[in-house]
Amino acid sequence: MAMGFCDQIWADVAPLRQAILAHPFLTALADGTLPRDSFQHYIVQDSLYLAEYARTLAIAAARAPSAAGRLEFSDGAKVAVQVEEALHQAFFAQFGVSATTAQGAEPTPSCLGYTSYLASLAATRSYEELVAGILPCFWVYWEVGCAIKPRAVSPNPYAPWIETYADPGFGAATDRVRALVDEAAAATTPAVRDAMARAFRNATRYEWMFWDSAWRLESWPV
Ligand SMILES: Cc1ncc(CO)c(N)n1
Repeated sequence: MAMGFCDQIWADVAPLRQAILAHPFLTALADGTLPRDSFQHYIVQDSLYLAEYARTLAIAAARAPSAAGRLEFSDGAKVAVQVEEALHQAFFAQFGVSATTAQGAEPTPSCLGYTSYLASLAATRSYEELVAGILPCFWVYWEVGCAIKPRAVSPNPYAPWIETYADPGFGAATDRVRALVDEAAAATTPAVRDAMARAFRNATRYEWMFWDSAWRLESWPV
C-alpha cells in the first residue's frame, strides 16, 4: 500500500525533526539544566503563541467541511486557551514571571512570524493548506514529548511541560488531526497537496525557530 499523505510529509521533514530533537534547548530541558531565563522567555512567548493559535484553530473549525473537523478544531481552540491559562500561569508562578512582565510582553520576530504565517494561511489560503500548517504544532510536540520523557532526569523542574506533551490524550488528538489532514489531501488535487506539503514544512521550520529563539533570548534587532 502506498504511503499515506501525512506519513509522506512527515518523512520529508525528517532532517528538520532531527534538528529539533537535537536542539540544545530541548536537550537541556530534558536534563534539567535549561537556564531559567530561556524557559521564562519560552513560556511568555508560548503564552502569546497559544492565544493566536487558538484563533487560527477557531477559523479552521469554521471552515471544516465535516462535523468531525468542526468538533476537533473547536475543541483544540478551547484546549489551547486552557493550556495558556492553566499550565502557563502555573509556570509563571514557579519561574518568577510577574504579571506585569507577562502582560507587557510583545511577541518576538519568531513568535510573530509563526502566528502571522498561520493567520495568513487562514486568511488567504485553502482549508487544506490551513490544516496542513496547523498539524506540526500537534505532531512535533507529541514527538518531542515522547522523545524527552524517557531521558528526562527526575526530579526535573520542567516535568509538567514534558507530561503535557507526552500525554496519550495529546497523542490521540494528534492522530485525529492527522486523519483530518489525510482526508483533506485525499479529496483534493496534486497542486493543492504540494501547497499543503509546503505549509507543513514551513510550520515545522517555525517550530525549530521558536525553541531556538528562546534559547538565544531573541528580541527585535531595532
Ligand atoms: C510554539 C508551539 N508549538 C506547539 C505547541 C503545542 O501546543 C505549543 N504549545 N507551542
